[in-house]
Amino acid sequence: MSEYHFETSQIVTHRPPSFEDVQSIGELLLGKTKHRPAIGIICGSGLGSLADMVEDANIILYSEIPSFPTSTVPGHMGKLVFGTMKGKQVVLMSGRLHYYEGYPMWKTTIPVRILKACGISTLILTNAVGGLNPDYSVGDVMIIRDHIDLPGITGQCVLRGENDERFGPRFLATVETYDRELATLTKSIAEKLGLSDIMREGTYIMVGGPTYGTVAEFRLLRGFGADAVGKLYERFR
Ligand SMILES: O=P(O)(O)O[C@H]1O[C@H](CO)[C@@H](O)[C@H]1O
Ligand code: HPA
Repeated sequence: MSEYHFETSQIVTHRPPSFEDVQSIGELLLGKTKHRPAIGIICGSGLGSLADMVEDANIILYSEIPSFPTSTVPGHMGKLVFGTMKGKQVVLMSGRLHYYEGYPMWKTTIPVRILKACGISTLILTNAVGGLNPDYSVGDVMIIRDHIDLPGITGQCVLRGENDERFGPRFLATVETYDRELATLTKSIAEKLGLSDIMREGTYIMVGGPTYGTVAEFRLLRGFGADAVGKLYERFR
């Protein structure tokens, strides 16, 4: 395992980095590892130690990457891990960035653009959630079929602001945000592992936090049709 340290960056950090800046950060990262990941994994609370399963790992601390916010939440380590898992080239974010940490919304999701610039075409998001569906039990695992972007529909969409079409269209269609094939594959693997009983598939609703909800708020969110609630935002580039 090796660690890399970058020079202090001159890249402006009070507004989203430009397309050119994001590409150059991607190139900088790829220059520090021989791995060429096709899969990115963002580790939610409790899953940071997935990084220990990465073989032939190159670790780069968030604090050493231009424009990258640092993780401030306990248990979120704040490191990018390039390497292989079961023979696949991956890059893991061990440590998520949350809006409630005080970052502007774009800062919590900028790593996704940087991972894309590193070449990923599949992004696996994981996170800890609160169950809202009364049929769910503690310890169940839910595949996100769809989401309700509560901050987004109230005017705080992560894509608010200037748009560079090279990142994606101004008016992004979100009906197919989650890959059906990956969901099917996940369910079939769970079945083989004898885990079908705990596998769920439902609607995730994102809230600001850091507080957990009140009973009245949970009732409201359930009324919206959500099955689980949490605080992740990285679904859109
Ligand atoms: O989304 P992850 O990083 O898993 O974190 C989840 O766990 C933290 C504490 O509940 C909250 O931030 C919640 O969103
Ligand atoms: O946002 C949340 N709400 C309730 N429980 C949770 N567990 C993790 N995140 C959350």
